[in-house]
Amino acid sequence: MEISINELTKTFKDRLAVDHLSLTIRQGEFFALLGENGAGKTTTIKLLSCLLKPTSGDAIMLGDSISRNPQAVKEKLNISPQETAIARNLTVKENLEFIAKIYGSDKETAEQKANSLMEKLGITDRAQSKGRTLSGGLERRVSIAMALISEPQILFLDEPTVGLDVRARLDLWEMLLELKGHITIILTTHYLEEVEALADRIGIMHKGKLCALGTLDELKRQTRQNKLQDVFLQLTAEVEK
Ligand SMILES: Nc1ncnc2c1ncn2[C@@H]1O[C@H](COP(=O)(O)OP(=O)(O)OP(=O)(O)O)[C@@H](O)[C@H]1O
Repeated sequence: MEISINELTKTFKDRLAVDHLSLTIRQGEFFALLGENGAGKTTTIKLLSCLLKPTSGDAIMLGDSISRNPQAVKEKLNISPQETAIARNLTVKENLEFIAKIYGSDKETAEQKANSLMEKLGITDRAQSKGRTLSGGLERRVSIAMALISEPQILFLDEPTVGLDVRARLDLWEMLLELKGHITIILTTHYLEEVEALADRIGIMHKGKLCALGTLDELKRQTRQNKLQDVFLQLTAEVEK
């Protein structure tokens, strides 16, 4: 079972945001989607998570089509968006319990789920902290914990470390490395070090199209560059020609 994207296309009026994107992502893979501003990364994530309908094409998400069976797809995935949605007046634990109850857990199960996720993600010591008191880094970790409550098989992370300081970013990477291999993770980011630290494979988008795909080593060999930054600049410049 995998994610199989086939000629996925989205236009907004006359703007082609995602242009016949075809790509396969293995179950359990940590996949990074790179691209300049406006390349089509967020639109791709919205299409794959059924927040937007494709103009044409399809994606089969672990067996279910985003256009024919979006409800089944939605049950398999969750998103940690750029804007976190933590209730400011609830504690970390209450936030997690609240989400668990929305997904149908009773009080006791919700508490168990909150405790086990806090443990797993290393935030147990902040269980009683109110949402409004959290630092940016902790806010992101709690946001990811909230996305994991529904036990998704696929997790989308849209620029998870924007605005975080060096230590908070490293802490978050450590947490994501713990998750790596257990669920499929699709990450968008502008931080190339993040990709080097986390991703199994990289897809680079440019003007809605996939212009490169491979492991970091493959892309380095292909471009004869040593640094991901140079790989990225070369590949996105080549398609301009
Ligand atoms: N709702 C919308 N209506 C019209 N155009 C849109 C809409 N959403 C995105 N676009 C356009 O589609 C293109 C792709 O945008 P998208 O947000 O997917 O890019 P991105 O790669 O995520 O960029 P960034 O790195 O800046 O977040 C852009 O040209 C954008 O202006």
